[in-house]
Amino acid sequence: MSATILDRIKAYKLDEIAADKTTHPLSEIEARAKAAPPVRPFAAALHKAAQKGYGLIAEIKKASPSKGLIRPDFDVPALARAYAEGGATCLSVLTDTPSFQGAKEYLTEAHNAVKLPCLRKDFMYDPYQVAEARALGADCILIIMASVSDAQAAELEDAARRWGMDALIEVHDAEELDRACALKSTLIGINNRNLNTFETSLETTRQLARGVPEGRQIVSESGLNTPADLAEMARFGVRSFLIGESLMRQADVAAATRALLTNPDMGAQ
Ligand SMILES: O=C(O)c1ccccc1NCC(=O)[C@H](O)[C@H](O)COP(=O)(O)O
Repeated sequence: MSATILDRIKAYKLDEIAADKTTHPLSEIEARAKAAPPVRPFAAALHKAAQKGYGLIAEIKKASPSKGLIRPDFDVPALARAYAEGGATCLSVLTDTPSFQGAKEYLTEAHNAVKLPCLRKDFMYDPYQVAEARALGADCILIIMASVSDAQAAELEDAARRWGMDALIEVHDAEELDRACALKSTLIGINNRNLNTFETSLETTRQLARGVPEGRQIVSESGLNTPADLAEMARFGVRSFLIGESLMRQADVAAATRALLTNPDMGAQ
């Protein structure tokens, strides 16, 4: 069977982590993490926003494996401010370079530009990366169930908790959702992107949302483009979203964010 995109990303990411540990030993990263600005409550902010209207994790995303270059004009602090001005609840910042043209510094730049809680959007395998996330200013990390074992997921989640951060647990199917529900984190991300074909379908959220137990907060991720998409997800009880490309392609990101959050049935959020 040919390697999936996640297999390929995991292979280079493990090499990167090994190299980073040599250049910047864990003791150095932990000292930087301890000196980082206080953690901003990520899950709580999303929960509060979703109770009043929609919770939006707006993603700072320059490029992707499926679409190539998305936004050539890429000024991270300006984008972070535009998202905040447009009403985003939290930010997601891609720090992976080979596949997304992201950078670790982008997370710090975004965090310093606004007061919103920030997610480190990367492929996490090692508690070293969790400490590094905190050192860079992250308030939440992503755990992709399709790419880690149950033991690795629990180890990453524990590390996030020890640093006071939240974790967004990402799933693509019912089996991953069952595994995610065995963890402690309340934030469950349902990714609408099929990682084999790269196609997005909101049907993934429609199908999986019904299997998410009470007390967990669903975040629908990927392929969300219009206020109608958000309203459709809300019909299934999903009121929080992770959105990148459709906003990153707009000239006026603040206005586009504001427009996206305007639900015709509910008035401006
Ligand atoms: O975006 C991709 O092409 C991609 C490919 C392989 C693994 C992950 C990928 N994206 C990560 C994400 O989860 C999205 O950046 C995020 O959900 C936002 O999606 P979108 O609004 O469709 O940009």
